[in-house]
Amino acid sequence: METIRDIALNIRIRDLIDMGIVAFVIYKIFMLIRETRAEQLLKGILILLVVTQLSKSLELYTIYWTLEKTMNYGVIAIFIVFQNELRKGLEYIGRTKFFTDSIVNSDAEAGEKVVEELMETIRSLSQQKIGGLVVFEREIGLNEIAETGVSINGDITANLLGNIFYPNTPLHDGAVIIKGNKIKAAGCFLPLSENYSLNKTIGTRHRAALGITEISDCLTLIVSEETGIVSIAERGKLMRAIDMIELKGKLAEMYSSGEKKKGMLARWRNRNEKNKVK
Ligand SMILES: Nc1ncnc2c1ncn2[C@@H]1O[C@H](COP(=O)(O)OP(=O)(O)OP(=O)(O)O)[C@@H](O)[C@H]1O
Repeated sequence: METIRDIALNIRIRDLIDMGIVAFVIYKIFMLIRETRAEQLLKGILILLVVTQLSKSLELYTIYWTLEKTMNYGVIAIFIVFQNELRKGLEYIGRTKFFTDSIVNSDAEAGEKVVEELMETIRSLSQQKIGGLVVFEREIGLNEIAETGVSINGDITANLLGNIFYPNTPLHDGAVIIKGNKIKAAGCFLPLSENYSLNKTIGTRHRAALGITEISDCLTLIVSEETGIVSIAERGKLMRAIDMIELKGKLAEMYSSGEKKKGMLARWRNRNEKNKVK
């Protein structure tokens, strides 16, 4: 009792901030792993920790020794088994707005033009039943994926995209990667989805479109060669048969969010640049 009172009396503002930060980080980690395999793992670890401490207090040394050793080697196993989740977690931290620039560095007018060109492309591919796969890079870089194709670095125009996807031309197979107002690369190979519960009728173009959204924060547009149907994949979910109004809304939202999505670092950099001009 004395000790608790001592601690309470000696507590400083710095200690409160310290505890607040730890509580916030734990809360964030919990929110991040909620409803994932890692949530079960965390529960398992907590139970093991409690049982280990109990066995120590009750002087059950064989159980204590076994659990302690298991915990030591278990840490290594966690890194191996949960490498995907750990990677996603670290990427999530890296995506915090402090560090990242906007996904679309466009002014409103340029953004509108891009949306028009994209709408014309998708409409035309869909009407002619030409297969198309377009990935919009956001905050997680897709350079490794872009390197599997051919670098383009061209403006987004319906003509250029139409040429790329035109059947039997060298770049028509694979995906186009778009970053901001530029076509970054074409003919790129995407990882296929790891979602085994997908309907068997879903082909490889759609699986590839989904796959890339499972490992990054990109948005993918798919035009089916077979049916002309347009679909969107985002965060590992496939939305099929999107109508043109819905699609335009989605693209407009993405291309108008440049200013809003700018990170603190980018805003600070912009302000400095403006001050320099003055
Ligand atoms: N891993 C991949 N990365 C990028 N593009 C891919 C990948 N796998 C397949 N594709 C593209 O998908 C095409 C094959 O599409 P497929 O017919 O198998 O799929 P689908 O989902 O049924 O599409 P569609 O409805 O257009 O027929 C390939 O020619 C290629 O252009």
